[in-house]
Amino acid sequence: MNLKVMKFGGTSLRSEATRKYVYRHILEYQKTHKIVLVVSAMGRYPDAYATDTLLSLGSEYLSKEEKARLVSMGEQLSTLKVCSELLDMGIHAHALSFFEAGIFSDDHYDYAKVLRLDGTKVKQALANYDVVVVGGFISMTPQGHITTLGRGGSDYSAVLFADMLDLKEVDIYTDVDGVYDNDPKLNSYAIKYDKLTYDEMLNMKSRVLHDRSVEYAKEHGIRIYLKGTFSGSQGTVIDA
Ligand SMILES: Nc1ncnc2c1ncn2[C@@H]1O[C@H](COP(=O)(O)OP(=O)(O)O)[C@@H](O)[C@H]1O
Ligand SMILES: N[C@@H](CC(=O)OP(=O)(O)O)C(=O)O
Repeated sequence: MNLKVMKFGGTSLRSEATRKYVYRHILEYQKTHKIVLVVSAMGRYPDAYATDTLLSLGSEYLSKEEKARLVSMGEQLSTLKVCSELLDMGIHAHALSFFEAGIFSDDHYDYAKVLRLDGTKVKQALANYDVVVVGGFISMTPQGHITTLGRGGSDYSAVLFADMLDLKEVDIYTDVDGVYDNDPKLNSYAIKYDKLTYDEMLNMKSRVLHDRSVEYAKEHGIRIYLKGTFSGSQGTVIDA
C-alpha cells in the first residue's frame, strides 16, 4: 500500500461545509493509499477553536509555556473532530496525540527548534488504521512539555511527517489553488505558477507556505504539492 501525507490548514477545516471538500480528497486517495492527515486548528479568529481565538482567552501574563499549551488545544481538538467525522463516514481512522506524534524539540515554546523525529507511533498507527490524523504546529520537548513551531507552522509539520516516513513528497492543501505571483485574494490578475524552485518560493516571501517548511523540504529533497482544497486543478509543485 502506498503512503501519503496530506495537510489541511485552518481555512479548509473551518466548517462542516468546508470539511466536506477535505473529505473528498481523503476519499479519493484512501482507495490506494494509507494517509497521514495533518490538521491545523479549525478556522480563523473569531471562530471558536481557531488559534487566535484560543490565544485571546489567555492572559498576556501567561508564560510562553502556558501559551503553547493553550494554543495547542486548537490542533488537538481538530484531530479529534476530523477523526470523528471520518469514523462517522465509515473510514478506519485514528487520531494521535502530540505525545505520540514523535516531533521532539527544544524548549523555545513559541518557535521551537526540532531536535529529533521518532516515527515509531505513527508507523504503528499506520499498520492498524487507514487514516492517521495528527495535529500540525505542535511539538514536544524530550521532557514532555508542549511546544509550537511558530505561527503557520503546520506546513512545517507536514514536511516533517513526510521525512519521518521517508517520503519524498507531501501534499499541502489550502483555500487557494496554488502559488501565485501575488496574493490571489487581493489581486484578481494574479498569475498562478505550475512549478517553482525552493529558492523561488522562499524569495517570494508569501505566507501561503511557512518558510521553515520550504527550507526543510529543500534540505531533504522533499517535493511540495500546494493544492486547492476547493478546486480540482493541479496546483503548484515546489522542488529543486
Ligand atoms: N503568492 C501567493 N499565492 C497564493 N496565496 C497567497 C499568496 N500570498 C498570500 N497568499 C494567501 O495565503 C493564503 C493561504 O495561507 P493560509 O491562510 O496560511 O492558509 P491555511 O489555512 O491553508 O494554512 C491564501 O488564502 C492567500 O490569500
Ligand atoms: N493553527 C496554527 C498553525 C497553522 O499552521 O495554521 P494554518 O495551517 O491554518 O495556517 C496557526 O494559526 O498559526
